[in-house]
Amino acid sequence: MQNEAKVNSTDFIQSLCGEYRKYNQIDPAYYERYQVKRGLRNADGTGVMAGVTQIGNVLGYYLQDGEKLPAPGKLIYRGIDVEDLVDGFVSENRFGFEETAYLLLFGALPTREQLTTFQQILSDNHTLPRMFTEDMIIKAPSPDVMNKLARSVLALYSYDDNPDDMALENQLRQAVQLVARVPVIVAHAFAVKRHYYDNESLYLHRPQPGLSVAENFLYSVRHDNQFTEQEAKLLDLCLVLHAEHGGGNNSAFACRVLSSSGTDIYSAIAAAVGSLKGPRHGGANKKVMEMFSYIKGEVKDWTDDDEVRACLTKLLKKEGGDKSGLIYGMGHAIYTISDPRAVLLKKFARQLAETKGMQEEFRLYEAVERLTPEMMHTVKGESKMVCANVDLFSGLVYQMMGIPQELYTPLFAVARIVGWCAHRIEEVYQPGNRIIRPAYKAVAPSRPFVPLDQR
Ligand SMILES: CC(=O)SCCNC(=O)CCNC(=O)[C@H](O)C(C)(C)COP(=O)(O)OP(=O)(O)OC[C@H]1O[C@@H](n2cnc3c(N)ncnc32)[C@H](O)[C@@H]1OP(=O)(O)O
Ligand SMILES: O=C([O-])CC(=O)C(=O)O
Repeated sequence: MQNEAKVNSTDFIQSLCGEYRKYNQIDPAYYERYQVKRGLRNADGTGVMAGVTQIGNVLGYYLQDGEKLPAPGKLIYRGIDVEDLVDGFVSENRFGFEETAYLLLFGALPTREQLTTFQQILSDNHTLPRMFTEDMIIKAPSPDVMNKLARSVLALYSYDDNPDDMALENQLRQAVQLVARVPVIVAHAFAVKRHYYDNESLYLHRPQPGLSVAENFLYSVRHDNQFTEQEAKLLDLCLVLHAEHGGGNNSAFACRVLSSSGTDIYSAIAAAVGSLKGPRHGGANKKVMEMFSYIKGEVKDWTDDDEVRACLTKLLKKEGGDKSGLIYGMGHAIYTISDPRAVLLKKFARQLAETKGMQEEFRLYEAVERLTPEMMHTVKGESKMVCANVDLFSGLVYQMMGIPQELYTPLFAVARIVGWCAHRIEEVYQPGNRIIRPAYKAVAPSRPFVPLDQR
């Protein structure tokens, strides 16, 4: 018979936390004893080799005589240096995201004709399934756009007539549809979030045929549909820089792990969205903004390095900010001297800061970038080289473009959907693919089962 007396679930859960802690301590010494590659990283910080890919390459160091030596960062898409890709379309004053998506998904740069057809196909696929926005977004709003995006991607399964077909044609059809639809879902999820959680009016703009992904995004999220060509070109560049980052980044790997089980594309991409939301991954761009509002409150004179140092010390000692001990926008698993995306975004942030009269704010960002390595060494004794990552300056650029903060991480997803889809298809189609299944050393001592009335 169940006890009928009313149980206070908060107190009960509280007591279960004690129970949990008692039985769930893992001695850190085990990691060394069993040679566990924590975070799937080797002792020198290099990643454990988990696959082979033709999609993207991330270079941040080189190995000489078995030693890891720092190098300026390089990002390569399908063998092409991203800096060259950007120079190519910027010098011709074209939008680059659609071309980049084609390159990453199919493997080669499109001809003019192929690019036009691909742009048309993306445009034809913008439309969400009938009643999707009403049923999936408006009726079940979320305070978080990434959460709504993950749920919406998963829900697209039920609107697909052929969701589980693994034929390449079907996978590519689904991938192209996702690339076209994710920006629309984000724009609608944002509008609905603002309506239900921030008491704003609800407006849902339809994407316009003939506009680029970047133009359509600005058109959709702005109540008056207005944007300048300069804004759209800058957003386009941000999308290109965020589109892909190798197979080992947390969200691409999550996508590959799920894909290796043979599950459908919607499940794999929803997992990737969930991973990107994390503050140590794509969610860092939002965290950077929160961190800077804390820094601005703490540091009275933004030009005083000692004041900035004192504030960074508090952050690192978990005494300030979100108390995580992290300086968001700094550090990277691969890059050592520089993240090429941060270098480019910083250049644009500087230019925008000059036109918007935000030079002081820009200089504060630069101070954090310059002083973090020193403070990580002083406070944590950390000897690893840390540089600014893509998330340090992206938020500042978006802020100066008037893009609301709750869209920063979703914009990352609007771009990275391309890389995820490319990795999903590569995982499914690689010859002799195997389910990803690493090992965990079990360390719990064995115990006999004790009958209920003897415990
Ligand atoms: C799109 C992207 O995902 S870019 C990354 C976005 N994330 C952030 O900006 C969050 C802040 N940065 C970080 O958390 C890390 O640098 C990561 C997650 C990006 C990389 O993590 P790792 O490769 O595991 O870091 P790494 O091996 O260099 O860590 C060494 C030590 O330095 C610490 N460290 C690294 N970066 C930072 C940082 N920015 N602030 C504080 N401490 C840091 C780590 O916590 C670790 O400390 P520990 O040994 O006490 O646990
Ligand atoms: O590569 C990583 O670990 C994280 C990153 O910068 C990205 O995914 O863009």
